[in-house]
Amino acid sequence: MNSYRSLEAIQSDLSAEIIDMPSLVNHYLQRIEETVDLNIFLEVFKSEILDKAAAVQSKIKAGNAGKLAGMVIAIKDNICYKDHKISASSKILKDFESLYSATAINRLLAEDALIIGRVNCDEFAMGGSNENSAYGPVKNPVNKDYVPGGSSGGSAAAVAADCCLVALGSDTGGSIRQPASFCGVVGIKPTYGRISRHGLIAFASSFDQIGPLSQSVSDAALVLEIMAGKDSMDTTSSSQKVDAYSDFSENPKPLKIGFIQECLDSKSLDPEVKESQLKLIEQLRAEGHTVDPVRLEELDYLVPTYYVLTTAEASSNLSRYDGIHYGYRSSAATDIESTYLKSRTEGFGKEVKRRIMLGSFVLSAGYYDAYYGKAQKVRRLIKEKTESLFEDYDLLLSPTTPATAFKFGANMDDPIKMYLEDIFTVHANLVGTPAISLPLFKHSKSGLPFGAQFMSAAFNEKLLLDFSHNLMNIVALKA
Ligand SMILES: NC(=O)C[C@H](N)C(=O)O
Repeated sequence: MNSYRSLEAIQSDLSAEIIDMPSLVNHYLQRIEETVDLNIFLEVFKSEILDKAAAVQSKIKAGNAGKLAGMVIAIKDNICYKDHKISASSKILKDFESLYSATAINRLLAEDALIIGRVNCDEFAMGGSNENSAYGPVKNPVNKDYVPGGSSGGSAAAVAADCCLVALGSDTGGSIRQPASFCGVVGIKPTYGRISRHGLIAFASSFDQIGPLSQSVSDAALVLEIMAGKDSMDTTSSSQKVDAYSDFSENPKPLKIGFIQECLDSKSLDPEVKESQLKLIEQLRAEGHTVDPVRLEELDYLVPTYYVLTTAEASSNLSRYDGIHYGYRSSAATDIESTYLKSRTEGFGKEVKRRIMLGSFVLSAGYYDAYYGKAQKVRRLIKEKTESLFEDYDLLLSPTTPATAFKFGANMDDPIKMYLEDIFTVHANLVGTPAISLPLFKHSKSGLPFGAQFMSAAFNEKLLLDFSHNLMNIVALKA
């Protein structure tokens, strides 16, 4: 079977009876077997998905199948799926089973999506290379010597390696967009509050969002549309109306796009990434858009602000893993204190411990105002600045990442270097706006893919997706 790049193509072949659901699912199961060396899947729900495929096939025959019939999805190992294991790629949650499903999952299942398995990620979504998983790193399907990005590296790799049509990831500071860029797929982080976080293992609750990674913008739009909307289980979910994202406008109007000058001037920017941005700017102008440079003098403050606030939130969120309520308990524990101490020491990996310590420090008495309080104020300033840019511009453009995927081990001894990988992506999480990474480029030397990032004002996913869909169509036509 050929690989499919969109649900539309699958549904058309299903209705023409060129393929059926079991053969489609078997295609993905075979791809998973062929790519085991990439270490993408922590678990494959093989017999379950084959049973469900047969049930969806009957529904298709009866003409009452849901909108996502034919969509095979992989889920990041931090999104709950009732009665299935979930570990956040951590030893501390080894063999823990979800007691309920995330709202996002329930909404996809209600439209007949099939879940094929759970995929590897950085432990508790902390990392940018997948090297922080307790179950070993994922390899980049484009070139196995390179990381797939993180923390949703398994999700990006699963889509890129054709092990599923769409994968769910979560994005706290770039965890969907950076791996999407590194593996050459589409990845969108929605507006904060657009999708319920109920059933997503919390890392930094005022930043985290679930989102899709896919081959096509149309599938990302459809999945987003179905997952989005108010949920009584998450008070931070928004009741704003959900637009028909997948209903793309035929003639998108010319837009005002600002490219962030500081991103192009950034010291860490690969020259070819810069050159591709400049070419893209010219191309967008040629298509009738107005593209101007805009200033974001705060750029250098984004990563420090992000790491103060997210580690503070993480240190609080992760205090629930105590060896008593959840998962792993040290066998060497003798009393309550040693249960906490030994279970957490043995159960958490190095990066998670680093963040818990950093977060506890910035929240501690005497330092709270100097770090946490100050970072909150900086977050407000960045938000106000960004909102003022969106008064004049429809979209903001930057590279998704300063460079392409790096080799395993390249940043492991230098956490600051690793954190700076997020320099362009944390912006959207700090201010809550949606941002998408589009797989537009390939590096001439390494052949590795890299993306361009577009950001819109909060709750303007419709405009962002319309524009992205159109841009990808133009690029495909030119290719
Ligand atoms: N979780 C994320 O969105 C990725 C980011 N690299 C982090 O480690 O925090």
